[in-house]
Amino acid sequence: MGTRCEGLRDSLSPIAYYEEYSHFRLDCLKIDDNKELSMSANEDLAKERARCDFNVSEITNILDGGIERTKQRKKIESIALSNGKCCDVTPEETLGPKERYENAIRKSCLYTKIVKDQVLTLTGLEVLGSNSSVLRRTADAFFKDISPFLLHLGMFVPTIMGQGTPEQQSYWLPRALDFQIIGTYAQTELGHGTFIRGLETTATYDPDTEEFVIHSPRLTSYKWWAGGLGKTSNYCIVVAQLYTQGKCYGIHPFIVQIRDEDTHMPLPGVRVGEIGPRMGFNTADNGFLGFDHYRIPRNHMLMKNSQVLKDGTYVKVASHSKLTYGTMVFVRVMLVNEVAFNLAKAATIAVRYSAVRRQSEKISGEPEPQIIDYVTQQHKLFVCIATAHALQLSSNWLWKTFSAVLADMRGGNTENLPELHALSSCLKALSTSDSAALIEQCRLACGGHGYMLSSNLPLLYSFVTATRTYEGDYTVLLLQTARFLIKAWEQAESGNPVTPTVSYMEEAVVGNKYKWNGSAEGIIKAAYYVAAGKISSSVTSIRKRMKNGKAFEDAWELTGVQLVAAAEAHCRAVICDVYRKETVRLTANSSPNVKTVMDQLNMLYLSHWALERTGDLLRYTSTTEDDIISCQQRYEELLAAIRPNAVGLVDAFDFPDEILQSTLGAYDGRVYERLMEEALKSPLNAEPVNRSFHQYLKPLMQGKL
Ligand SMILES: CCCCCCCCCCCCCCCCCCCCCCC/C=C/C(=O)SCCNC(=O)CCNC(=O)[C@H](O)C(C)(C)COP(=O)(O)OP(=O)(O)OC[C@H]1O[C@@H](n2cnc3c(N)ncnc32)[C@H](O)[C@@H]1OP(=O)(O)O
Ligand SMILES: Cc1cc2nc3c(=O)[nH]c(=O)nc-3n(C[C@H](O)[C@H](O)[C@H](O)COP(=O)(O)OP(=O)(O)OC[C@H]3O[C@@H](n4cnc5c(N)ncnc54)[C@H](O)[C@@H]3O)c2cc1C
Repeated sequence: MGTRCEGLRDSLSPIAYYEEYSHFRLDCLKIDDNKELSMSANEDLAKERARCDFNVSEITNILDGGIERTKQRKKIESIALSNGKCCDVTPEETLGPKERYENAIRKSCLYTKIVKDQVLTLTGLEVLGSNSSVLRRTADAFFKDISPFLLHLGMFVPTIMGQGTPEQQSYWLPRALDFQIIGTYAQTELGHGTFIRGLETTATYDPDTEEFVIHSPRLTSYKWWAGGLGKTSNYCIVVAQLYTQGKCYGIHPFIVQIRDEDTHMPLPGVRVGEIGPRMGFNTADNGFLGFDHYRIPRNHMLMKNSQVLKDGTYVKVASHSKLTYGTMVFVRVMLVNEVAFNLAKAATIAVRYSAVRRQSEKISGEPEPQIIDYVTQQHKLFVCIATAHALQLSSNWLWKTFSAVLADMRGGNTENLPELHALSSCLKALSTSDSAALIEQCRLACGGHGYMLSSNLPLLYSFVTATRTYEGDYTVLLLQTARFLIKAWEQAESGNPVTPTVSYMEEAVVGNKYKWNGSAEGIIKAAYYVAAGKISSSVTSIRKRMKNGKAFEDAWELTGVQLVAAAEAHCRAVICDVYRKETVRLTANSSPNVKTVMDQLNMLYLSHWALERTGDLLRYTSTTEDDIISCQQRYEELLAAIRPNAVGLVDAFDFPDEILQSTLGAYDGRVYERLMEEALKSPLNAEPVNRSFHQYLKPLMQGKL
């Protein structure tokens, strides 16, 4: 048997090897008929479901945005899941980098074909609009890591839609949506990611040939990071400094062909490749890209916001200078939904596992309790469920705000863009940061088994922690929000009207201290007062520093720590507020028990953050120690109240096992059986003795090395 396993790798291609080998791995270990690998579902989970006192599908419908949307989602999921094999026979994480990428492309094409042939015929193009989150969610049944097509749909297509003229859209969009071309978004360079005005790639207009010459003048100007750039894309959006008639007009987006449409070879003047192994995104072929005086037609500049005429004249069309940054704003809005979804997955895995896992003794001699019965475990987990709700509802609200501002801008009104930029920046920063921290908390809550890749928690973490950096780093985006807040504070101080999300400043500038009351509305008001207090302190620091002779820029820079904290506090208050209002609105017609459990989760979230920020409450409001003690007591009562419904609450996220892809989180709770099944898929188990024994271990042990 060992000989059969050992010889196989040499005789087959890597993919064929893995596909073949996965069929007889149990045979190799002679445990294919192991009676212990039972098929029955876990009894503890069944009991948890029996004790849940609310209608699970009611909450599913609320989170989906209505019963019709749940039906639509389930229809799309069932089409995708019943077509072909979505999951790998061999776990993708056990493949080498090349095989992993090739496998990701195979699955991306399979999924794309299913969507094109069957889902689009059912839903029309709507699936690419309001249903794109369903498409994104269903994709996880195919990919544990990232599809190399993510940037095509997530940024290439949206940039054409947002930055192209109607003519450009009608030329490029049909080709892109039909996957005749595949593109990505190459903005970041080796030398600059955050400071995009400092990008070094140039696009110099040549009126003689009516072309732009794209050039990478030095190593630091090489594009770096774009997903799907290394091997997959044949086109990309390149963001470059535009030069015409001897003058630089700043950064602009261009559509650039980088590979031959037939042979896929890089075109002359293009240097493209993959950037090497990363902490996550390992199937996304993130790439580098350099140009040597590479020419593209004039009309490949995306010209909705500004144009270069045939003779080289630069014409500014847009009424706001930052509209070129539009794709980033769009993706920041999408990311809030993205991380809410990933946090919900992690919470589902950790809560189900905690109901199955038994450990230690609460009382000597008694049976080991389910770990979910430890209050410390509830403290780790229930805030994850609540945060997933808070972010999901905030993301829906942000999407509505985004759509309204977009509609205004179509009519030429950019008045609300600064507020949208401030909101999308801080919500992106906080949602990604909170989700990454809480997914890691879920992993820790699963002990050793959480460290297994087969739990899916490490992959979820590696993906979500990247969202805190890309599309605008956490600190940098909070500083953008802080700019808006400081200006708003100054407006409120001078008695001028301010925009809705900062209207709390009008009351706070007067200098009153808010008296704590433990109601939901009271906690939210206190959170706004904390934000106002921090903004006020930042303003005072900046003014003091300027009075002492510092220039505004230096005073701002020296106050950076306070400014980030102020923007964080503002955003936390907004999330608390939106989460509360949306919960009340969405459960207005719900059954009483659904109302109760949604309210409990909401109160848990509010109390959690009040307790996390006691120092701020004591400093910026009239909260007393007794108030904090009663808040702590209320928090602990909420943990106990939510406990019987915890499994029901994660079931309400309604993830099919194929999407969850976790040994610890499957619906039937067969945790130990799945862990063993996955262990047996390890390539190291394909042979009873590894060849390194003969090559190294044996000689070492026998003193013959
Ligand atoms: C057919 C089906 C097939 C299926 C196949 C399978 C596929 C499966 C998947 C299905 C998918 C479905 C799609 C779902 C997609 C969901 C998620 C998408 C995920 C995408 C992955 C993305 C990966 C990563 C990409 C990137 O990272 S791209 C690079 C991003 N880079 C950044 O974000 C850089 C950050 N830096 C900046 O934004 C700016 O430089 C800065 C804002 C920090 C500073 O800019 P600048 O220096 O110019 O400005 P100032 O600081 O001086 O400010 C001047 C004033 O301008 C205002 N300002 C700044 N920015 C904006 C803005 N954006 N809008 C408005 N105003 C802005 C400032 O506020 C200042 O104003 P003031 O002067 O009044 O104060
Ligand atoms: C997985 C992944 C995928 C990506 N995909 C793409 C893609 O498809 N296309 C693309 O174009 N890019 C992509 N990126 C790049 C990404 O957008 C940048 O990495 C991100 O914007 C951060 O920029 P940076 O790397 O230059 O960080 P830096 O700006 O160098 O940040 C380093 C540190 O400096 C701090 N810092 C920087 N500026 C300031 C400031 N003004 N004030 C205070 N602190 C500051 C930051 O807070 C951070 O702590 C991707 C990145 C990752 C990790």
